[in-house]
Amino acid sequence: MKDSIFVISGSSGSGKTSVLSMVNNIGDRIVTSTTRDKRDGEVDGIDYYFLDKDEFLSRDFVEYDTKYNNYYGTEVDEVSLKTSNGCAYVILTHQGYIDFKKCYGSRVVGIFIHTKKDDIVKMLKNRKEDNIDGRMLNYDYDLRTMVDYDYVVANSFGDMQTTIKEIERIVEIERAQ
Ligand SMILES: Nc1nc2c(ncn2[C@@H]2O[C@H](COP(=O)(O)OP(=O)(O)O)[C@@H](O)[C@H]2O)c(=O)[nH]1
Ligand SMILES: Nc1ncnc2c1ncn2[C@@H]1O[C@H](COP(=O)(O)OP(=O)(O)O)[C@@H](O)[C@H]1O
Repeated sequence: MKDSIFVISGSSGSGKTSVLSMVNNIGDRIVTSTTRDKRDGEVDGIDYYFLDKDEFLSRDFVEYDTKYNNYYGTEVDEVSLKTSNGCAYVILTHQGYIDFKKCYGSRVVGIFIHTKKDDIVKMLKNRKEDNIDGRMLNYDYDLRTMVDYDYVVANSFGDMQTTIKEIERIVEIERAQ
């Protein structure tokens, strides 16, 4: 059985965080670190490790990237810890996915969550996102990176259960290898 590292990518608001938190058997979440402000309801150490810029830059990362003028990175110790029990998953930008593939090779399984533009706007409104236009700026670029992933899963507004089941099926296939 392969101890996969599932890397999840997709546009802002496509549903990655909420969907993945409900997927069974995908393993522990590799919690990443960021310099962005905490949103209402987010918890340090669960959603992200929230760090200021100086603290962030002093840490040891497998990879890091910048988005929306903030840093996001996966710390070496966090990856070692969460992958030590078998499968794990992490939500990354496309660049982070490419870097993970360089580091961990065939253990990495890339899943792109695809959500239509109209649905993303509804989802971002749901999240009470105050900068919807800003979050949509990378949508077309993100879509062009979709071909690099092993799997593409649609997440339609109002049908999260289908998305969850589809990802659980992928996990089952990958775990069987
Ligand atoms: N490369 C990389 N990307 C990350 C990391 N942590 C989060 N991201 C990505 O950063 C982007 C922005 O995340 P966030 O601020 O939570 O905004 P959201 O996507 O709008 O919910 C998302 O595309 C995440 O996939 C990381 O450690 N490394
Ligand atoms: N299929 C869906 N139908 C309706 N709302 C959804 C669906 N998937 C996610 N959401 C909601 O959309 C919002 C954005 O999802 P989120 O997980 O924060 O996206 P991301 O992590 O990709 O930025 C959240 O309020 C979430 O509960």
